[in-house]
Amino acid sequence: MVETSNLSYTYDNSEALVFPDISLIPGEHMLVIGPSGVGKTTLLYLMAGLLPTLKGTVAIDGTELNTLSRKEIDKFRGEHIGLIFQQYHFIKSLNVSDNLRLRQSFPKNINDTKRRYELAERLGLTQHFEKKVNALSHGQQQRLGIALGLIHKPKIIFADEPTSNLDDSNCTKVIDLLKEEAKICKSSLLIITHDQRVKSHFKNQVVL
Ligand SMILES: Nc1ncnc2c1ncn2[C@@H]1O[C@H](COP(=O)(O)OP(=O)(O)OP(=O)(O)O)[C@@H](O)[C@H]1O
Repeated sequence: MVETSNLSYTYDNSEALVFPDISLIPGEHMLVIGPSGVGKTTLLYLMAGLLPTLKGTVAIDGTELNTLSRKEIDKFRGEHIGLIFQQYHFIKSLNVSDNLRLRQSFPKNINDTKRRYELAERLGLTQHFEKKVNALSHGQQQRLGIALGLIHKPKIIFADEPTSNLDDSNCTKVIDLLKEEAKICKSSLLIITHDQRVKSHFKNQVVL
């Protein structure tokens, strides 16, 4: 369970970004929607422990992130949180399979070939397994980004603008895929977006 309370964040010389309290229960899907610049990515970074909580709290399964060391937060995130970013974080000189293998190896040294194949199959990446990331199309890179966020079966999935730059058909496909993977892994799913098309896919919404 992810719970935030009285959370706000101030970048240097800027006005404070103030967030409503979020409560994401296990297995639940939630959409956080709001215009560009309102602080969606900042909120996601705070919930994932990528930014320190300067004011307010973020608790995951009852543990407040600000009581953990950076190392403990990194380990927790590596094990239990799946992050799907707007910008991809690949090792471009490695192929698809090795990128997935590398992600599996942190923080627990897992080498689960079956999981890699099954996930790649569902994401339509099997035929590109041996290709270097540089040789993938934009859409294939996006699906690899999703695969990297899900390969370790995280109990919480955070996705930042997963449908930006997609046409309507691919937008629906990506949302369906995230929901399906969340169901398979029994994960909570929180998507942040300014994409109004995504609204109709989620009952549970928080507006920033
Ligand atoms: N590293 C930073 N240093 C200073 N200001 C920042 C930094 N990152 C973000 N901001 C500012 O904080 C505000 C919120 O940014 P954030 O990226 O969280 O918004 P967002 O809602 O995710 O925007 P978008 O939809 O355009 O991605 C913006 O005004 C942005 O300029």
